[in-house]
Amino acid sequence: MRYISTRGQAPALGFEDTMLTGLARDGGLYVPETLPRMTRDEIAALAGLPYEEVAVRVMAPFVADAFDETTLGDLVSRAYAGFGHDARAPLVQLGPNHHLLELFHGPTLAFKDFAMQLIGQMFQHTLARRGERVAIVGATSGDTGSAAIEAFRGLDAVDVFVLYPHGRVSEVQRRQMTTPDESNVHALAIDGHFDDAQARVKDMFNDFAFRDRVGLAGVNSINFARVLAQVVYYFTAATTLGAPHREVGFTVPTGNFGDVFAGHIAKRMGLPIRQLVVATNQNDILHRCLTTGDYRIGTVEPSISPSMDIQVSSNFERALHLAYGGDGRAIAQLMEEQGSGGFTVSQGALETLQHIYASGRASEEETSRTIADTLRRTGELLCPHTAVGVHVARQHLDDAPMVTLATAHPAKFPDAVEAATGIRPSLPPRMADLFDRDERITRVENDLHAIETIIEERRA
Ligand SMILES: Cc1ncc(COP(=O)(O)O)c(C=O)c1O
Ligand SMILES: N[C@@H](CCOP(=O)(O)O)C(=O)O
Repeated sequence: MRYISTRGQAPALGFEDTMLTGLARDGGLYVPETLPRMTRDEIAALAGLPYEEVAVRVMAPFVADAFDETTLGDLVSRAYAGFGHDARAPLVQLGPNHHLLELFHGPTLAFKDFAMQLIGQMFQHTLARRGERVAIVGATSGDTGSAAIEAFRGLDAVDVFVLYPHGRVSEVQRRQMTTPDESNVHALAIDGHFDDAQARVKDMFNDFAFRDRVGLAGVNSINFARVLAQVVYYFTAATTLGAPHREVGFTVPTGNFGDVFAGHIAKRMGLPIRQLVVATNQNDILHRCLTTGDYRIGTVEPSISPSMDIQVSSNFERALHLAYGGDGRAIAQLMEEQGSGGFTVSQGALETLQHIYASGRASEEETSRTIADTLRRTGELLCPHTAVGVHVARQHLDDAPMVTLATAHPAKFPDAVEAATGIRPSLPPRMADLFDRDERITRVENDLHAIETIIEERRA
């Protein structure tokens, strides 16, 4: 399969180079040139299979030029062996026709582990074969960074640099990034918010001399491999609930749009998804855009669901690319306008987007209230991001089963959960000493040159 840039000006690549390249050289994001379709029978055959087997069947056509099915199967098995639940992504019933998809049983307790553990294996396998070394950079509002560090710590062929916004991640998230003591791991706290960190990562990719000198690679959802691994749990959840014989809806707590875009791909592959609901917190730029067509960047308001405190939502570019019928020139133009504060989606593209995505927002108070009343009604303790999803999902319930993605474990955000319920969730036993471990924090200015200098020095 070939992958093309959303902006149409970079060379098309196979999967392996797409995975190692990260951002396309024209600033766009790689997307598959065509999407494989699964037949109803193929989808029906997934019901009841182990998660790993579904992963191989769903992903194989996307990665065929890089991994044969046996190799893919080995990598997938290794990736998920350390998960704390046999089903990997279990479903829990929340109410009539409403289910939670628990995506927090991986090593860092957030959905990022599904993709990161797998691409850790894929990078290791590929770099060893090619005899190459890379410097991975990632921007994080807390969860991508910890998942990346966990997946790549101690690997010979990789240095991993994670930029997180100083003071804007939870203490658990910060400690997950700053306590690993492997010398190839570097947590960099920058002044500003997540959008600043993500902008600096993109700046580094656009500095071609630096990029080539250090062998830059990216593990944010700019990397299509991240999105691909997340497509799998839409299939396991939907087939468990009766797909393809019945339609299923999904509500996705959303920030950078990678997770919900994975659902879009699943739908395009033939999974009967009735609704794909984008749930935002008070940083509701995506909800406003999907409602009005206007994407206007404002200030990031810190919230109790900090991993979704985003204004510049990277993967929305991929959704726009599909909505504009693959017109790279139009996307390049929109992204240029985004750089100066925002853009307006054309009427035709907006209608296409609205055909695929519904949306909603949860205020801070609604988020807290949802944590409290879900506990009272069902006994489930939600993380604040999941609570945003549950609040929005409740407004979209119909006669098809609705699945809300539970994107993180409540113990990653104990302050918000305790404030809402009076209960302080505890970390699993294997992480019980997280608060006793020494931290290594490097403060860096929000300045491209300063960040690049640290990366060059540390790599050396
Ligand atoms: C816990 C949690 N929920 C939801 C999101 C939003 O996911 P996405 O950025 O894929 O939209 C994130 C961050 O990515 C997260 O860490
Ligand atoms: N919420 C994310 C932000 C980065 O998203 P990504 O999916 O593009 O890596 C985080 O926790 O870091």
